[in-house]
Amino acid sequence: MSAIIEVEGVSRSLPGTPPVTLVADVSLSIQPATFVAIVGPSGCGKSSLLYLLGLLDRPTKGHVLFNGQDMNPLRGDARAQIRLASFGFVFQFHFLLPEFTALENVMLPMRRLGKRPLGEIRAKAQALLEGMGLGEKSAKTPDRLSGGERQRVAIARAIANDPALVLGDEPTGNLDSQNSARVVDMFRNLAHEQGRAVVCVTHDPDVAAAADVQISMLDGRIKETSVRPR
Ligand SMILES: Nc1ncnc2c1ncn2[C@@H]1O[C@H](COP(=O)(O)OP(=O)(O)OP(=O)(O)O)[C@@H](O)[C@H]1O
Repeated sequence: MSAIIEVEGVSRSLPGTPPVTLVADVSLSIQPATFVAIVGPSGCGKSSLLYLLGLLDRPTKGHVLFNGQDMNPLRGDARAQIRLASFGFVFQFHFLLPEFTALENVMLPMRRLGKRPLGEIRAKAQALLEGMGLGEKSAKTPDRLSGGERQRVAIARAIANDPALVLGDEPTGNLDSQNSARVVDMFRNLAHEQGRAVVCVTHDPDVAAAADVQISMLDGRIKETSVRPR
């Protein structure tokens, strides 16, 4: 299988005296149908690496390849289009639009992509919410949902455009253990049943233990990669 995302000798530093190094000479490749956890102590560069993988930031050195294509030459709009069409993001805080219903929040990325008629978009959003056990809650605004429900809406929104890659930054950081376990199951399902690559930055040992590949970082570098046999 060919990689969805590869990084080759990637570094990210911030200018200054001395410069601040967030990520140092990282190379890795992310395969489809695989759940990857990025772990390590606070400040070791996990989120910075995730932002590079998700084309939310650019490396100061090295290359990020999406489906084998070097992303370095791409400008903002082209990068945004790849993110919208092929990546889904789930953060610690759900970032749902408060004035929109759950259904409208899930419809949003599909409307932005503009590839389907509105009726189809609405039906797909409803089906995604039903898949998350939220079929009855689609007309509710985020303030009328629980924390776990909001995060499930955020996951439905993240996969609305059928992304090849789902990126999570502490997606269970705000959830109790029951809701965390549910999110972990969903992430495993996105990888193993739906064939997506899932990359998740986490401090949560249960999330890390559920992953197929654990990447441990220290001081901006990969310290160890362990692969769990399936
Ligand atoms: N814009 C910035 N300016 C200065 N320093 C920054 C900036 N962004 C990140 N850093 C520093 O870079 C390092 C890596 O940050 P990063 O958020 O990637 O770490 P992390 O492993 O995800 O941490 P945590 O687990 O606490 O979220 C940290 O020391 C952080 O303080």
